[in-house]
Amino acid sequence: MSSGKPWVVFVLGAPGAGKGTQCQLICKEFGFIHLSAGDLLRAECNAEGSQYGELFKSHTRNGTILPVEITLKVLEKAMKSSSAGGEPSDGRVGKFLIDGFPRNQNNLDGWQTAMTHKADLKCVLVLDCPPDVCIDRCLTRGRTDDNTEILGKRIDNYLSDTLPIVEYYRRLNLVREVNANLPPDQVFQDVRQIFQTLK
Ligand SMILES: Nc1ncnc2c1ncn2[C@@H]1O[C@H](COP(=O)(O)OP(=O)(O)O)[C@@H](O)[C@H]1O
Ligand SMILES: O=c1ccn([C@@H]2O[C@H](COP(=O)(O)OP(=O)(O)O)[C@@H](O)[C@H]2O)c(=O)[nH]1
Ligand SMILES: [Mg+2]
Repeated sequence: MSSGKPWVVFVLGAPGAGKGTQCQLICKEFGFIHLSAGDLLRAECNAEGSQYGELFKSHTRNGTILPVEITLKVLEKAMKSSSAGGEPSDGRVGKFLIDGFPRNQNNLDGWQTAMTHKADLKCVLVLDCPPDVCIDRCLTRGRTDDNTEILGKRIDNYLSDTLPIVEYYRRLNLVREVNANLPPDQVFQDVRQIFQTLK
């Protein structure tokens, strides 16, 4: 039965696990809207005159996570501005993939306070990939924050701060985990099975 609220699926995994890559495939086949918290934050904070420019740079340099208020602001704005955020004309509610969030307890607390009652969290997709593979992938991706030193910190933060969030959702039976150490189309075979069963 529909709750009348937009569907949300969180997509988690270490940097380079393939969150963005799998989200694109999910959107194509299942009509979700992809909201990458990292991409939205980069766009907001790097925009000319942004009040968060310096803060974002310092978090990027240190591989740390911004305060949740900023992330929620960009996520809510993106959900509202997307046509699927309201009631689409066919009467169904929108479906959002939130990629790279919630990454720590501060993110989770902020989401629970502001959004739990506004969204129907369907599951948490977790892409499982060994750190050395993730680092190699990021080094070929070549974003400015993709250097060995910062990546090491981002992976450490994933293990210490994000995995407890995964465990929290596992206890709620919401985690769907796939082996992401395979070529993208093979990872997607498992991902597809998960999305086919969502209702
Ligand atoms: N399953 C995969 N196998 C090999 N390379 C991959 C795979 N998934 C993604 N990549 C590549 O690894 C890099 C990181 O992928 P991305 O989707 O940006 O990961 P994330 O969003 O989790 O950091 C990109 O260059 C991407 O093309
Ligand atoms: O909820 C989030 C998501 C991302 N970030 C910041 O944005 C960077 C890049 O995130 P992204 O998800 O793009 O990285 P990826 O996991 O894809 O490498 C992170 O290192 C953080 O500094 C953040 O502060 N909060
Ligand atoms: Mg990404």
